[in-house]
Amino acid sequence: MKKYDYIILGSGPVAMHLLAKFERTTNKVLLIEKGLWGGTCPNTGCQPKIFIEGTVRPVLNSYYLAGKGIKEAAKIDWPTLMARKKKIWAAFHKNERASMTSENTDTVQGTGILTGPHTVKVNDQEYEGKQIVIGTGLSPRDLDIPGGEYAITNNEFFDLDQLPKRAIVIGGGYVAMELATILQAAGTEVTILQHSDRLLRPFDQDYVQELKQIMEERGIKFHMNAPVKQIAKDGDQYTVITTNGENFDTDLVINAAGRKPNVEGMGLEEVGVDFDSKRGIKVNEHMQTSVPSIFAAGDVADNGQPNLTPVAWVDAYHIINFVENGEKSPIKYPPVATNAFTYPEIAQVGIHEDEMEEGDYVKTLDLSDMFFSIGEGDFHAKLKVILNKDGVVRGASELSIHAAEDINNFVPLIGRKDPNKFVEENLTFAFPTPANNLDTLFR
Ligand SMILES: Cc1cc2nc3c(=O)[nH]c(=O)nc-3n(C[C@H](O)[C@H](O)[C@H](O)COP(=O)(O)OP(=O)(O)OC[C@H]3O[C@@H](n4cnc5c(N)ncnc54)[C@H](O)[C@@H]3O)c2cc1C
Ligand SMILES: NC(=O)c1ccc[n+]([C@@H]2O[C@H](COP(=O)([O-])OP(=O)(O)OC[C@H]3O[C@@H](n4cnc5c(N)ncnc54)[C@H](O)[C@@H]3O)[C@@H](O)[C@H]2O)c1
Repeated sequence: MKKYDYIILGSGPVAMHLLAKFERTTNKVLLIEKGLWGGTCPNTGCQPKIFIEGTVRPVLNSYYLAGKGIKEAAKIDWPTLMARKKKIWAAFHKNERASMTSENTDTVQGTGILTGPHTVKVNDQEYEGKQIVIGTGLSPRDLDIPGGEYAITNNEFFDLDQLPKRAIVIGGGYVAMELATILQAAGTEVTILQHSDRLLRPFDQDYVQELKQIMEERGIKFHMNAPVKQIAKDGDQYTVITTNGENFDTDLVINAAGRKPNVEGMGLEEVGVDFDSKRGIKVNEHMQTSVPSIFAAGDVADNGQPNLTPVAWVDAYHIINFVENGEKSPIKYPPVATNAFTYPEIAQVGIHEDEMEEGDYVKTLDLSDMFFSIGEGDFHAKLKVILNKDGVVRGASELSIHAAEDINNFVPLIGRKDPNKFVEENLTFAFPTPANNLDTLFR
């Protein structure tokens, strides 16, 4: 049986960051991938999304500035955009595997199945590893309703050659709001069906309500408290039926109703690795599972953190520090900033208003009357920061076309007392840029 120092299941951001840390070591690594090399983020998640958003943003920007210095709003040429996307991505998956393979790292295409605390089987071949790291991520959760199989997911969305005239998006989280933004900007009539009364749970709900209104003004329809009970197909048309008795005829249905951990069919029960089919693989403060030689990291780990790429990096680094450097302290997550790439963007770091405790207070800043916002047609831009009674920054929320970038400026302030002193003594920013919001708020 071939022996390795590490066997990694899944080639997503968890694996990428483990391999980066192994680069200057002599560790022998076996990397197993069952689907696309590179995992969700670069193939069917963050990266194709941000690539398409690169075209969506100027188009929507021109929509808000039409008649205000721009003659008319730009239009998306969907087939050309998607052809460009496909060309750029054509060799990605293959190249990704090649870049992950090295003198010390073997790669195998197939499903990794645990057979013991130190052994994994793939394509009927068994391998031994001193440590095993599970980084198998999440998959779209099936819609458990008649006709649920007619809905596409993010796995197919980024290869959509033809723009549908109408689309129904089921769900009201990140994927739903981002894909709805893209489709509407491209010219599709979009309806969001959300089963509850809340959208984008991790974000400031005042800002989410405002974002919903802005998206409605652009033509996106929202039906809240509208659980879907059936999707019927007639030729290439679909009818989506809600439990409220509403029917929606459409050309495309998107399942954005959440994701589930990839824990099935990989021998977890047999080897004694504890997991929950909704929350993922149970881990301790060193990302160790109930079997000490087996670790879990990233989206598949029940680590109490949001399922985001930077969290996968933190998990991966901690495993290396624990195993290779004997790190004793428990994993410590820095403040994790997050954004939905809607238009405008909504961003968050630390707590939001719903999570405030006694003595906490809010400082707000209306960005819409700043010259850069007026110039860019960012007419709803705003920002709030939450501090506690001792002046410690606990959270920041932003709604603006630069929110995703600007929120990064607030990350070093989370947990810091006297932010005005810190800003005055340590930071100057190029002017005029959104980062000057910090100056305006605190200096
Ligand atoms: C549409 C979309 C947009 C997103 N946008 C953002 C964003 O803007 N910013 C952000 O921070 N995060 C974003 N995310 C989340 C981000 O993609 C994930 O947090 C990140 O990919 C998690 O990395 P991972 O390594 O844990 O898992 P993944 O990237 O999911 O990789 C897991 C890999 O394991 C493989 N695998 C599964 N089972 C097995 C097995 N038994 N054997 C071998 N291989 C297996 C899978 O095929 C997959 O390739 C987005 C997600 C989606 C769906
Ligand atoms: N910009 C980003 O960073 C980004 C983008 C996309 C995804 N992600 C990550 O991926 C994760 C998954 O994203 P997601 O959008 O799939 O999940 P999500 O948890 O953000 O949203 C799922 C949505 O579906 C709704 N829902 C649940 N069950 C439903 C049902 N039966 N019918 C209708 N709606 C239902 C939920 O109320 C929620 O609004 C996110 O939590 C996030 O961590 C991040």
